[in-house]
Amino acid sequence: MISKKPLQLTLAILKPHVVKSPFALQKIRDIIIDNDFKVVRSRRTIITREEAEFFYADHKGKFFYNRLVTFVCSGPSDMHVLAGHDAIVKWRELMGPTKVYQAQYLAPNTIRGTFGLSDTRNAAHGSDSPESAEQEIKIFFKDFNTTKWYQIEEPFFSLGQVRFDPKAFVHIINEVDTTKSTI
Ligand SMILES: Nc1ccn([C@@H]2O[C@H](COP(=O)(O)OP(=O)(O)OP(=O)(O)O)[C@@H](O)[C@H]2O)c(=O)n1
Ligand SMILES: Nc1ncnc2c1ncn2[C@@H]1O[C@H](COP(=O)(O)OP(=O)(O)O)[C@@H](O)[C@H]1O
Ligand SMILES: [Mg+2]
Repeated sequence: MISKKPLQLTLAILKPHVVKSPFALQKIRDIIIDNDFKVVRSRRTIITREEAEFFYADHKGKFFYNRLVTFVCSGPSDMHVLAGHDAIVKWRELMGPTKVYQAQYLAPNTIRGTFGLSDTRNAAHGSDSPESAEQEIKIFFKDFNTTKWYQIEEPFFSLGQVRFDPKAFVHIINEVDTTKSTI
């Protein structure tokens, strides 16, 4: 039976130390594809201090805030809007616990268990709720309109009418080719 539940969106960020490491980056990309996520948008960018402070505003005042903001601005990060069934929880499960020793001890095969270097440099980010996913996507994909995506693109993704472009690391909608019409 085809599920009518719409796909959920989440923001995944691969943090700078991962983007610097081709092996880690490829392994994490493999995990994304092998777990049936659709990659709706991808973008590599150096996060600005302003963006980082806004993105991590909830952590302002914590002892790790300054190192966190400094670290995420230290080099390019890969941003991905991922779609999937229960994408938010699923991506967070694949990442594993926030703290790297917990990840290494309790969930060694997760992304953070494998590629985390410290509690700050823990390899990846994932939105923690549908509300934060929408807000976070807006910060890094300014022209992405979630409502429009659900209206126009989601049905294609939901029906699997997309193809994967490995170079751009993004799924593209299969447009109907009217030139091949037999009518
Ligand atoms: N006042 C502090 C300082 C540290 N820690 C914990 O100890 C960990 C290790 O701290 P630290 O050695 O400073 O981390 P680094 O190895 O320097 O790595 P990073 O700066 O990337 O977190 C922190 O991440 C944090 O979980 C803590 O709970 N309270
Ligand atoms: N105790 C800590 N020490 C150092 N950095 C931390 C600590 N807790 C969180 N961080 C950093 O701040 C980011 C945001 O924290 P949080 O939202 O609590 O975790 P998560 O990324 O799992 O949602 C973490 O991914 C990590 O990079
Ligand atoms: Mg968080």
